[in-house]
Amino acid sequence: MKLSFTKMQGAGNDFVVIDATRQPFSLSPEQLRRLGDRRFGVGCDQILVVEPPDAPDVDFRYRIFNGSGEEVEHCGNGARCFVRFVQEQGLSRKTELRVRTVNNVLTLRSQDDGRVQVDMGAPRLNPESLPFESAGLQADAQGLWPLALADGDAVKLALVSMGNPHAVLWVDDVDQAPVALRGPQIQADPRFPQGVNVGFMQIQSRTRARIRVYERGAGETLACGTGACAAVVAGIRAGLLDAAVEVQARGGLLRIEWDGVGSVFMTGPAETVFQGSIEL
Ligand SMILES: N[C@H](CCC[C@H](N)C(=O)O)C(=O)O
Repeated sequence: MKLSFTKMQGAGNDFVVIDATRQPFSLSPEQLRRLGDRRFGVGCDQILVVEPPDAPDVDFRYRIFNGSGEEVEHCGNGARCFVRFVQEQGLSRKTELRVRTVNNVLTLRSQDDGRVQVDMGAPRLNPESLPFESAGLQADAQGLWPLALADGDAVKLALVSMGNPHAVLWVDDVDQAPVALRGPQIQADPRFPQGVNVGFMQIQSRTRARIRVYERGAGETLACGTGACAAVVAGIRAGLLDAAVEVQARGGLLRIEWDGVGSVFMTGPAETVFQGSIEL
């Protein structure tokens, strides 16, 4: 079958976007993996699917699949590209959209400066919401959870769900962070039965941070929107960050705001790279 798609990126996190508003979405995991494959397919971190609304309170449904084929709960950089796509494709003339994911309703606002602001919903702070199996473990005074690793080392993790699971470590220098070593080790830990995205955050001041994320189902990406949100929430809860933080990812800059109670707001870029089609 011939599939038309739009290639997009938000702060270097890249996506294949599919319009499923006119024909139902029905790709198999193998076809999704082929789409995501950077050698045998198009190549992307995630596949985003735009579907008609499933209730009167939202404008669209928003579905996300990692490049490895499995469906996931949330993608923040993808949400910004979602509204850009909908506007460019003439699917809506609104500048503010409400979209439903598998476990969230997001509000997406395109701004006059070309960036997009996403209401990411409220973080979920109980470890069970990731899920994380905490039996026999105790969080420390900063709310960090100890995790013993296979090679005998141990790490301390902040655990935050943005609808999808995140474990955050503090590092002194993201450029020296052991992302390729610790990312897979922590993801493989059986205490994360549905896996986890692993963030490495360097706090530069109360309003600036740098981050790298080893994503579930994608490996290290150039930016992770939900990962930046989870890291800032963890930093604010630890008393290390103010309510508005500029987060520098390898692929671009994201602004994250959280009042400590309600929704997390993320603002950043969203670009269309090219249109294409592929025989699947
Ligand atoms: N890898 C993530 C999904 C994509 C999240 C990321 N690309 C973002 O911008 O939030 C997961 O398995 O939960």
